[in-house]
Amino acid sequence: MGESLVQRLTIEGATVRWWQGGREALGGMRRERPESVVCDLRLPDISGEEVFRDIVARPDPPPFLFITGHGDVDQAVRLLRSGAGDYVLKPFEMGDFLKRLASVLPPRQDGAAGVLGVSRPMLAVERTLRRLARGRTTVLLTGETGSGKEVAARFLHGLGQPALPFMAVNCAAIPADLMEAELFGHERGAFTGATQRHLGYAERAGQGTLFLDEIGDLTLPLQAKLLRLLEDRTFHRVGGEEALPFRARVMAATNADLATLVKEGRFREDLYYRVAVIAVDLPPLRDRPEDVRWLLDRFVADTVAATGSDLSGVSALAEDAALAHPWPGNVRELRNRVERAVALSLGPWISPGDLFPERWAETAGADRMPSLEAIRREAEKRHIHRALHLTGGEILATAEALGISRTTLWEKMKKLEIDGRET
Ligand SMILES: Nc1ncnc2c1ncn2[C@@H]1O[C@H](COP(=O)(O)OP(=O)(O)OP(=O)(O)O)[C@@H](O)[C@H]1O
Repeated sequence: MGESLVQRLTIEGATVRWWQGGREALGGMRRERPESVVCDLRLPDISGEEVFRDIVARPDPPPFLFITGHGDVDQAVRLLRSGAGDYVLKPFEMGDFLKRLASVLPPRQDGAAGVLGVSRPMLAVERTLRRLARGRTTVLLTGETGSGKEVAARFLHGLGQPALPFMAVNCAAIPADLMEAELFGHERGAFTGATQRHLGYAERAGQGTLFLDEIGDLTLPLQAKLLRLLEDRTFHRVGGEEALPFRARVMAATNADLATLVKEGRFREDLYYRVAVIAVDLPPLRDRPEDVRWLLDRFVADTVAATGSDLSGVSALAEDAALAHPWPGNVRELRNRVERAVALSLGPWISPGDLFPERWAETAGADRMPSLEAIRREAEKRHIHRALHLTGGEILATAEALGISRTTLWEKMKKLEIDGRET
């Protein structure tokens, strides 16, 4: 039985260690920390109960699924009361065994959260931002255009007190001569046309966040004023006498290399060290394929919901094309492409040509109408991928969700070249 269980669990995607005696298992579990233990009550040396009692005395013990014969049910029930996960009675149905095993497993940690993305680098960014949420330190967000610097800043702001203002200033979009008045405000009569007092971003940010986007584009005189704001935590409205307190947290973003700008004399070194105390880098989208898939699904779902479109989703071919694309415009480009694709797609599945019409146009001369079979295959592949993703790759749960048997699912996965571990 051990052999067939090992075989089956391996097919299900588990990493299995098989120890054939109780003592061997106890020794093995000193070195390895399994997520769960499948254990017969009767072992060649010590009993399954002894193994269990030894393991539960250790910190953070894994749940046990006991395998038991008719004669040992009372013992198994007693063990359940002592905290074992469950038991199955021999002889058992493999499906029942897998279900019980799945029910004793602790909830997966790796699929947890993921607000900004699900890839390893984005989960790391998210963890850093969660740590930074506790303080008020100035944070610099770096990364290519469209990689999500402002989204990350808003996320960080939201982790603190989201009801407080978040004031975003695009330093590249406001003309240099207006910038000071925009940032710090002005008094009535400060200059021609200043017919009344105007509160600047720094003042309107209150105790919330002042987000300075494209900070590398600030002129040198304004950089000096910003440095004073950060050091003295006070500012003056243009034309004003009074030093006003500045209480907001500053977050800045740039897609330029500030260190190079410092070397070239275009960015003040002292300001650089003030702003870049903590820098968080948003990796380009092409370096995080898991996020391409995830964002694709999210954006399609959002756009479909917002437009009332009856699209079913993204075809496997379109997904492949998206994974191969270098995404120079990063997440912004992905979002725009999805919105356009949803609007233009003849459906029910978004095709590569919907996402990348410029490439489709290049090859439009050829007869590239996909066959019905290819479309059906794609739809199946995509749907199975999605189901596997939702169940964390659990075959049994996926088959149930799709209304097919596990065998059919395996066959289809093999035929469609789906690797369950990639989901
Ligand atoms: N993690 C994310 N989840 C959902 N949408 C995102 C994410 N990151 C970026 N976006 C979307 O991509 C677009 C660009 O994001 P954002 O403005 O944050 O990028 P940026 O790095 O600040 O760009 P720029 O350098 O051009 O200012 C926005 O429409 C945003 O909605």
